[in-house]
Formats: sequence, C-alpha cells, structure tokens
Amino acid sequence: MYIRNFLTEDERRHLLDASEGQFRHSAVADGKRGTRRTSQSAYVARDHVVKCIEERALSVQGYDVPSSHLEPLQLVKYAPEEEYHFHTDWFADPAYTLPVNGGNRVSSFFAYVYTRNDTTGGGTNFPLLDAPVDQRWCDIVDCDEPWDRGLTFRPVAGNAIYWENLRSDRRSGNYKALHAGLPLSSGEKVGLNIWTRQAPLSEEARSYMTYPI
Ligand SMILES: O=C(O)CCC(=O)C(=O)O
Ligand SMILES: [Fe+2]
Repeated sequence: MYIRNFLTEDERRHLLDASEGQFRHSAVADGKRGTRRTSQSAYVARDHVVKCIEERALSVQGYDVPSSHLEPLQLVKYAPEEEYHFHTDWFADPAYTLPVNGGNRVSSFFAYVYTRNDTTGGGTNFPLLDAPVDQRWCDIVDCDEPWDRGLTFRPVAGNAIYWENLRSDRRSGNYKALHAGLPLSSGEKVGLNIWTRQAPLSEEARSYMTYPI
C-alpha cells in the first residue's frame, strides 16, 4: 500500500533534528557491518512527535495492533553509492524472532524523511512485484526502470510504503516482500522504518533494539 503525505514537513524536520549525530553504520541481522547494508542508521527516542507517528502507523493497521508491538523507530541514511541489498524484513532465523523481540515482523512501513534536491537513484525496489502500467503512477513509481526489474518506488519525501511480511497464516514469511534500497547515484536520502512484531516486545527492546540496526 502506498501512502502519500504519511509524514508532515514538521515531523520530517523533527526526526532529522532528533537523530542528528546519532547515526552509525548499519548492521544486518548478524550484527556485523557488511557490504549488504552500507547505509547508516539511528533509533529515535519516543517523544511526543514519534508517539504521534506511531499512532498513525497503528491506525493504518486498523488499530488492532497495540503500540507494544512496535519496534523503536529506525532512521536510515544513504550517501552516494550506499545501498541495502535485496532482503526481507521478516527473519528466517529464529534467533531474531525470540519472545523478547516480539516474534517476527508482521509488517513494515518505509517512509521517506528527506531527499536532497540533487538525489538520483535510491529508489526502493520490489523485484517480485509488477509495476503498474498506467503513466499516472510515474510521480511515485520509477517508470524509467525496465519492466523486468519489478516495482521501484521513487524516494518522495513525506510518502510511505506499507506492506505485510507474513503470509495470511501470520507465521511464515512472504518471499514476494523481497526488496532493496537501491544505491544512490548522487544526493542524500533518509528513510524511516516502522516495524510491527507479532507480539509485544520486552520493555528494553521497545526502547532500543540491540540488533539489527
Ligand atoms: O532504503 C530503502 O529504500 C529501503 C530500506 C529497507 O528496506 C530497510 O531499511 O529495511
Ligand atoms: Fe527492508
């Protein structure tokens, strides 16, 4: 699902201000810094603005998920050449879906917080989904990509993509949710992940996930 104007301009500025100086190189699920995710990430403290964004993320999900199922909000920042290779947000390895972490990730929001004016590249690509054919989607979908690359969203500040990671049994992962943060050719991009778990996270994990950042 695509949501235009998921974040207001004030919220976007607030997220950038609140995370200034907090970014560090992203790790993936094994906790190591690697070549798969070359961006930098930061968790944002749950202040009143963040709580408001969390409420909105819960409302999109029909209010049937309590806020205790939300991971701390995570910002991710890309410079030129940086990217996040193909991955799913759900985990196949049970080590990352322990009860303290609330099980697996049921759903994901990826919102675009900032894209510098000179940004090129840096779309979010879903290789196993079909791009819509209607040209009217081209403001948000990268229509210049060849059709066999699947669906690529342009990084449009304020907008968000929402998808479900698990199949309808809400247990097994959906491989169609495979996606990548494509490398930037120029500019700067900051995105926001909001991940909902199957069950409540421990109090500690709710404020700071030790992995993966
Ligand atoms: O940067 C993007 O477009 C996607 C990032 C992503 O998938 C993630 O952080 O899990
Ligand atoms: Fe992702």
